[in-house]
Amino acid sequence: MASIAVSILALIASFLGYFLVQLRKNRLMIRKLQQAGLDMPANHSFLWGHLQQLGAAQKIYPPTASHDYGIKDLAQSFPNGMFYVDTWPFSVPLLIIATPTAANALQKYSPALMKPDDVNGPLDTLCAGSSMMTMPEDQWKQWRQLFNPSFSITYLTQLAPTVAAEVSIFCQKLREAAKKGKEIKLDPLASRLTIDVVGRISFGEPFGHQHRDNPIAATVRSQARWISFSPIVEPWTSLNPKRPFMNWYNNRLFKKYIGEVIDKRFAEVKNSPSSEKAKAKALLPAALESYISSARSNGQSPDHLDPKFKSSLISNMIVFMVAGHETSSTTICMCINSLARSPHDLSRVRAEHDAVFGPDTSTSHILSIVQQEPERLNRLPYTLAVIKETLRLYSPVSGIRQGTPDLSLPDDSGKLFPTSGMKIWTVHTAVHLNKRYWPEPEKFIPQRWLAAEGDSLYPAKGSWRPFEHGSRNCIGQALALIELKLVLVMTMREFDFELAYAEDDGEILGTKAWLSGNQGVGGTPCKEFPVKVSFAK
Ligand code: HEM
Repeated sequence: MASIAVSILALIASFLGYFLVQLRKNRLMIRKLQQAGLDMPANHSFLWGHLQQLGAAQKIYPPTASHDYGIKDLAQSFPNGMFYVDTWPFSVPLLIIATPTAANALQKYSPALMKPDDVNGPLDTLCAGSSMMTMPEDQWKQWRQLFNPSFSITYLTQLAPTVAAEVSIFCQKLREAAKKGKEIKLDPLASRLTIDVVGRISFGEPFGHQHRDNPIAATVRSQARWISFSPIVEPWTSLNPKRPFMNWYNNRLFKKYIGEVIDKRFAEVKNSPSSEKAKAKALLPAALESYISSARSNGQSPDHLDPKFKSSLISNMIVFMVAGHETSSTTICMCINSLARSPHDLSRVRAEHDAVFGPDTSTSHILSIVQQEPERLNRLPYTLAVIKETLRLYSPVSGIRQGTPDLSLPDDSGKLFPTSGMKIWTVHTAVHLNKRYWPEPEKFIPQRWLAAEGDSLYPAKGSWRPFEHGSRNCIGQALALIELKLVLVMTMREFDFELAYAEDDGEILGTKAWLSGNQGVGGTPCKEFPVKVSFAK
């Protein structure tokens, strides 16, 4: 008995010792930077680091609001756009980027820079293994090259009618809601749509999640609920004894469901005529064709898939589902929010749709035009301006990288900030609302995107980065823009949307539909975006 007590005491003592050593190490690292005159919030405390300052910045917002809002406010005190915050024990200290100067400099190192281990770990759990999001540069490069053709503008333009067909199912759901006149949550509907679109481009076959639960999509959603990026921030998920079992179980489901599709597709692709192979394809057949042709060119007969290749393919199929659905459904909701709040912009968007697609607003008419001439989607400058301005104000995700001893980044004055031992966090909301770069940053002004170079509204280079820049940017951005344009073209003239938040729901940037940061991998619309849909008058 006594020996158990001694062991427990020894365990507690070593945990305490480790805690104190780490506390000292992190606090001293910050003190050194402070002595070097580098920017950070005042009154750094040895006990609390900057947690009190962060807490105070976030306190003015509703409890579930994305932390990007508090960081954006803190950034106002650092006009040169960079500062450190000490958040230990939640994380190693953070170097916050709120300026395009440093974000552009960072992007040059981006292919080699990894995400921090405590971000990569949960992402790997989510994707049942290492995916493009977490792979080191050499592996990432091979997969990215393999998938790039499936995101070419030419291929995606050909795919626009298929995307439009998925959007028409979404419109049918809205019609049913408008007939009932009841309030609905729009985000779950938009999320099912975006899952179907990304499922189609990934697997090359209909997903049907808008009609009934697709097992792959349901597993992605479940696994996203059962990952945790920090035991301190999300203790209930992190320490829940059910979590390891759910992660393991979902992993098995992924291997079964996606494995079966891969095996079926592999058999088809192996036997398909070679003329088929030159065209851009959905991601899965494209990857399988490349595998088969490289095996053949090495004189091998590709009868079976190498288990390692198959496992990486499964993880990459999952990462497309993860990265491509919530980001896009959030943006659909936020675009609808932007237009519901701005009647002037709504009428300009409607007039543009009338001019490009004619006065017939029916889904069947728009579908037939998109089938015959998908390039018309390139003639919607005002709609695109609305989408870009919405993404500026409501960026669903940011970029995070692990700093290295040889990397220092410049702020707007040219002062260099070391990154060793830090996480580098490019906070898109802070860059996008930085008043040095954006006149009236908190206002929704789509005209910024139509302004000529030299005009005060003309956006500065690198100051808009919802999809990030550089070689490790968002591979799916062209698809997201096509999808968003189609949603707006097919809904804005047929429906009116009225926000259905409660009187006492809090506001951020003048709207109750702000981004919440407590679920999923990025920001999602607060309360799943409740609206009343009616037929447009
Ligand atoms: C509005 C919608 C979207 C936004 C705002 C968005 C944003 C981003 C951002 C900021 C990154 C870079 C993350 C980082 O560097 O840490 C990224 C990467 C990525 N996105 Fe998107 N995304 C969107 C839609 C999509 C779609 C539709 C797909 C898939 C079809 C997709 C697939 C990916 C993938 C696979 C990566 C990792 C790329 C790589 O590491 O090479 N995204 N996205």
